[in-house]
Amino acid sequence: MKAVHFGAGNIGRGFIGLLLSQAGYEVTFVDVNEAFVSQLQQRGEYPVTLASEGQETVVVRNVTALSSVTHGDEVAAAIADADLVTTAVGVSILKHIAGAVAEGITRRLAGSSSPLHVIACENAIGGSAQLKELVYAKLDEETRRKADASVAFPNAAVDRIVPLQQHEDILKVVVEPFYEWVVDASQMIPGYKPVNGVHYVDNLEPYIERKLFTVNTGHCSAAYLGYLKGYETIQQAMADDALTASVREVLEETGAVLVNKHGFDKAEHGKYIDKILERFRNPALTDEVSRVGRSPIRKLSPNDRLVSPAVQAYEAGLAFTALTRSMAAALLFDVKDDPEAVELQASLADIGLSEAVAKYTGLAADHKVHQSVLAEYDKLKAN
Ligand SMILES: NC(=O)c1ccc[n+]([C@@H]2O[C@H](COP(=O)([O-])OP(=O)(O)OC[C@H]3O[C@@H](n4cnc5c(N)ncnc54)[C@H](O)[C@@H]3O)[C@@H](O)[C@H]2O)c1
Ligand SMILES: O=P(O)(O)OC[C@@H](O)[C@@H](O)[C@H](O)[C@H](O)CO
Repeated sequence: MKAVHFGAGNIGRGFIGLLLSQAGYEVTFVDVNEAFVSQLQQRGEYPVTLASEGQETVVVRNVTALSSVTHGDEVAAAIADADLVTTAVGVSILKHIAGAVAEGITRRLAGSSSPLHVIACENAIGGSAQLKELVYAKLDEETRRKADASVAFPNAAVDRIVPLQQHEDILKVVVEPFYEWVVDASQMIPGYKPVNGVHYVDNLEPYIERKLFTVNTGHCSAAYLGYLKGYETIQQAMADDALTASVREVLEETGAVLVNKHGFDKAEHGKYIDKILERFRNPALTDEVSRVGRSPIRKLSPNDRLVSPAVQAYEAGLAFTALTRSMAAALLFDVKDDPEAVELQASLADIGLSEAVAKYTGLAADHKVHQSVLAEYDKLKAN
């Protein structure tokens, strides 16, 4: 079985590549990072170490790589011959890989109608659907028609904390022991062969919302509030009891939305929250606030981890002030080497707070959530 995986970065090597290789796939990574590509080609393996007491290391074998810059033809050929295509490049990068995926699909459909699944493993709702739209925009009508019959783009939720890596061996990855990869079974091609370690569900929405609105909402809240208190890592931030209490408050708000909407058991969901806060505190990980808070414009966008649960809470008559405090803290995330943070700060200076909130969150000035963001912003600034 063959898989082509776009993005040989932290989650690509530390989770998707590892799991696919262990499930029996030959994995071809595709990346723009020439150092990753050449090392993977030369060695055909890399180590993954678990951030736990035992520090167990697994060697991921049966892997190689291609450059998305210089190996376009080989990438298309690999997709033409693959059973599975996955991505972990960042949701805003999907538009840059859509052409390569479209080229591979076109070449494949010229000679084969065997099923192909394309799964975006990004932190976003409907990541694979977004990729499908970008890919389909590059296919001609005849190829689109054929693709409808044998190429599927099931949405997915992926969960494993993989911080930035700084090791002598550039391929080495240290990951937390926990992992979860959930795929929408209703979007798979009938008769598909499940990948070992992947959890297939008929309705993905409760899973992706639970993951994004708990793990990622809590995580970015710790990052943005931690940044304001001068902490450099999530572990430092989570050692601050007052900050942890604020993060918990956010997760109680999203928890109320999730329990109300999806009918989760309240006590079970409380345990899920506890477990996630414990994962953030993992002393064997060093996870930088700048990584977890990265791309604040994406994180403040209407369908992402802050605005979506806040709006859903407001519409259900539930509390949302802790969420708007995190949104206000995101607006104060002034990290100079994060292009989105720089753009956000420039916009705030240029058009002012209320217009910037409207522009990035999609919430008009008379929306209660918008007004709450402004109030929380003033409070944070006054502190
Ligand atoms: N790190 C985590 O804890 C984690 C967990 C779950 C999901 N995710 C999601 O996975 C995605 C990747 O995150 P990450 O932390 O691994 O980031 P990363 O920066 O470590 O990895 C992204 C990789 O994509 C590569 N890339 C960029 N442009 C490319 C292109 N045009 N073609 C091919 N490769 C390209 C980069 O060189 C890099 O190696 C994001 O959507 C993130 O939200 C991350
Ligand atoms: O990858 P982002 O930028 O969407 O979010 C940063 C972190 O919250 C994220 O990478 C988590 O570590 C991950 O989603 C855990 O599963």
